[in-house]
Amino acid sequence: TGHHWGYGKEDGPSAWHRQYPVAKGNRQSPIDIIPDEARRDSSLGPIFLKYDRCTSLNISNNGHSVVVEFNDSDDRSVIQGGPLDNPYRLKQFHFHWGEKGCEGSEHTVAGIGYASELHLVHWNAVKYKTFEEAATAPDGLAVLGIFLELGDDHRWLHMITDALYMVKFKGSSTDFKGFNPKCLLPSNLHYWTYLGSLTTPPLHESVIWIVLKESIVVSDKQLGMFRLLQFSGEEDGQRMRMENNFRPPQPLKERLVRSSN
Ligand SMILES: NS(=O)(=O)c1ccc(NC(=O)CN2C(=O)C=CC2=O)cc1
Ligand SMILES: [Zn+2]
Repeated sequence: TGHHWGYGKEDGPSAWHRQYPVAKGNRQSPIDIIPDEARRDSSLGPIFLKYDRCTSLNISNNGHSVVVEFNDSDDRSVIQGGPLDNPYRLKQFHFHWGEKGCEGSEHTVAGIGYASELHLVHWNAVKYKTFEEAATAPDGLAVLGIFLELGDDHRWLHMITDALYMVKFKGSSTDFKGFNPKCLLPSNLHYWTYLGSLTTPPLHESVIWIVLKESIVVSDKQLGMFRLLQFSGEEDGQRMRMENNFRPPQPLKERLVRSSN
């Protein structure tokens, strides 16, 4: 109901603060990560990802991105270690991308953007009963961010791009069983971590961000498939190609970015 948010001129990131005042808060995401200013922290151990292929459920177009959702009724697929005190359960993953190769990611590294960014969204099921409750708690969510840069075809991304024609329009969804997101990880899990927020409304300041230093490589052809998606529903008049669904970097304020060893 009412005027919804988007990525256009009138309803985009610069307008979100009107309906979501936390947009101007003290721990907003994404940020520009400056490696030389990140603090190497020896107390930061490695992260561990245990993803079970049987937990993927469906792939859908929510009008903002393409989302793969997971069964989060137990701890089969979790992230743990690193800055996290508990295991966090995988809930969904989705992407952000641009219309050309040099921009599309949400986080930037020393001012440099990537073509796209993958977000694997996890929630603290030890402390909170539901994802929705965790999504409003300061330590409720852990999002793993992975940069995508342009190069050769990614050998497994086709499993996602092959399904995109079935979720072209906002509100469409289809089965997506047996997918293990482990195949989308880079070889090295070194990371930066900081306290931030959801990068789309409601912009809750509930995310422990873990951004991997190593990117994965996908081809322009594969990324181009994401641009076949539409922001709009099938019945909507104007065609609205889904691209540039990224929020620009937000003020770091009093935060510290830490670096794994
Ligand atoms: N881009 S991001 O920071 O990873 C980001 C991550 C997540 C959400 N929102 C949600 O997960 C909303 N949501 C619920 O509350 C229940 C299911 C669901 O999708 C928004 C942004
Ligand atoms: Zn995201």
